[in-house]
Amino acid sequence: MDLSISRARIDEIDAQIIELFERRMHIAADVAAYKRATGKPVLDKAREAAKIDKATELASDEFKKFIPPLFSMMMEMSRAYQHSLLDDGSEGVVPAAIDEVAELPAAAHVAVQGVEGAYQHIACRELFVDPDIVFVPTFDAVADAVEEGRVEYGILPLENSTAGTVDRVYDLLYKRGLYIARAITLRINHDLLAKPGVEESDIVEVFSHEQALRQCTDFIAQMPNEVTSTACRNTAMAASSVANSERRDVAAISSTACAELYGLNVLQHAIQDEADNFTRFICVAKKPQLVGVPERSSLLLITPHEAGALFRVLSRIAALGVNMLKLESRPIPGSEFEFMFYVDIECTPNDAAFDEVIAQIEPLCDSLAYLGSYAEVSA
Ligand SMILES: C=C(O[C@@H]1C=C(C(=O)O)C=C[C@H]1O)C(=O)O
Repeated sequence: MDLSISRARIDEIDAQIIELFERRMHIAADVAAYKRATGKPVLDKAREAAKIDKATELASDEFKKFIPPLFSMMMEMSRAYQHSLLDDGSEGVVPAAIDEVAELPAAAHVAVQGVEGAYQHIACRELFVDPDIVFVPTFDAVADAVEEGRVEYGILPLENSTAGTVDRVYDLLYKRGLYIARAITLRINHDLLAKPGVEESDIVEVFSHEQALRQCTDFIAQMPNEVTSTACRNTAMAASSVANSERRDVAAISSTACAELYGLNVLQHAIQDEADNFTRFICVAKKPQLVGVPERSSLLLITPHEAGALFRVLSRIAALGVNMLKLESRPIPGSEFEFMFYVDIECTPNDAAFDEVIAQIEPLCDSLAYLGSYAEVSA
């Protein structure tokens, strides 16, 4: 058998397939015009199901199983084409004009959850040269301050390399319609802090933020006494409550900076279970903003609750040659077993493919939200 002869035959057949595919697409354009005139939606599920049945029937037994995926994909392309002709897809998903600024303002008003010394505070200092910081008690309060315009930016932790996503923050982005302007990744070392003179063998209770407690699970399990873990709003508050406590059997899991700030001793450095521990913080704003050279965009999407729905979205992103940096599913608040997806793509409104990605995936989603395009920096 001669490979080049087989390939030449395949090339010939492909040319015919392309010709037929284009003819099919031209007719789909006529169908789109008809749909516009009659107010009918592009998708006709019954027609597609009947089409797949009929096409499968036409195929010989050996190849029947390949027909449904082939025709699903072809009809998806036909719908994407119809949507692009009708221009009814992505309007409003991404604001038409997004402000562009060279860098974050040096002296912005910024809301930071927690107290001085918290990791969010460190992230804030890395992002802004001379910020006017308002400390607030909760993630929700950060969102409130940004939403109400009391501050221009808010700092929130988004995910940790060991403990995963900070669920509440994703929920807030979605509910409050905030946009990410920048992300920063910090290496996080957790230290075990106690009052001067207190030894590790004295400790029966440790205070920290729940994420930090999770990141130090193995360490806590091997401490001399059986230790109770108590969650606090943040690691800096844990340090301050240990410093202010009369008890000499408590410790905090917090930063070296907080040991200095609250007059505590470092009993052990870097006690987190994974030596390389990073947390990604985001800087959010009320309006989308392109700061410097943005590298990635975050999207939130809800797909129809049916087989292959997410696959179809991802296949569109892949087909446009766009790299996906993150995919995470979250339950939709208030629904049972229905999920929304956070997708980060390496593509921004400055790239040619961006509008096409949005236009092509929008019709495949029940809901699509744009969470901003931004650069990721590390400290
Ligand atoms: C072309 C049409 O639009 C869509 C695409 C189809 C196709 O490509 O075969 C079938 C049904 C519709 O979802 C149509 O309605 O016929």
